[in-house]
Amino acid sequence: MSDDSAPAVRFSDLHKGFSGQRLFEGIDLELPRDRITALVGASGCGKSTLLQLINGLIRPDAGKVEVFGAAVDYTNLPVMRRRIGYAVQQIGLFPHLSVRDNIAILADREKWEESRVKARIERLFAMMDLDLALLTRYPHEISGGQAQRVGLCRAMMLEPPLLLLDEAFSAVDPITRIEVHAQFQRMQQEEPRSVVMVTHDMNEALSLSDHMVVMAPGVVLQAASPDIIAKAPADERVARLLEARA
Ligand SMILES: Nc1ncnc2c1ncn2[C@@H]1O[C@H](COP(=O)(O)OP(=O)(O)OP(=O)(O)O)[C@@H](O)[C@H]1O
Repeated sequence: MSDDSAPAVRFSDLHKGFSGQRLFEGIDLELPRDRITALVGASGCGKSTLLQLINGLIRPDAGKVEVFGAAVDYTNLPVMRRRIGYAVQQIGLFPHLSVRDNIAILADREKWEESRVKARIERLFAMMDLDLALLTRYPHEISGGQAQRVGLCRAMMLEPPLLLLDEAFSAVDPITRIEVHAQFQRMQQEEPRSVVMVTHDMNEALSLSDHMVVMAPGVVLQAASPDIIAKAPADERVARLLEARA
């Protein structure tokens, strides 16, 4: 699944609806490789649906989804998902597993040597400013900000070339959020990868991303760099989203 010149993700003539309600009717969209793309837009416009189409959690009604130039292979999702990290707002840490076991769950399944697991976790914890003493704790014994960072570490454990983040920074207070942003940016500098992040927060999108896709229900209003979006919104709906910034 690799074509070095292909975008990280390509949707071609994508159609998707739910229970008879149409959402996407023929979207064409490319998300760049090795960059942070932010998907923004009002609630219900289809941001999370696009992420789930990328990792094969849901299938298009028609059209194609390609990841690094290869069509999503629905017969072999576990193999594809090894190359796609996924972190969501609800964090989704398993309450009965320690922090270490939560982070290493995929590596353990892949039968990584313990020394390799340890080295990877140490590197991730250093990048995310997490104390290794947290490894033996359980999710209810750590703060919301720590849990969010642990969720990111879990998504990054296997060094996936593509990372999908669904409101992954939103369940914490504003100060913690700024810290997590900084750690995320450091991680992206040290281990550059293709990232697609969904956010409600226009400021977060403008400050963290290299490329933005601004959406209204079922449609892409504008896809461009944050600079261009801020300076030259494509229409008044994009301008309104910019004005609504806190
Ligand atoms: N599994 C599903 N079954 C039925 N309808 C769905 C399903 N998933 C999404 N939808 C509908 O599709 C539309 C897009 O939902 P989606 O979650 O992608 O939006 P979103 O932009 O991520 O919204 P939010 O910002 O509120 O998370 C909504 O109208 C939603 O109700």
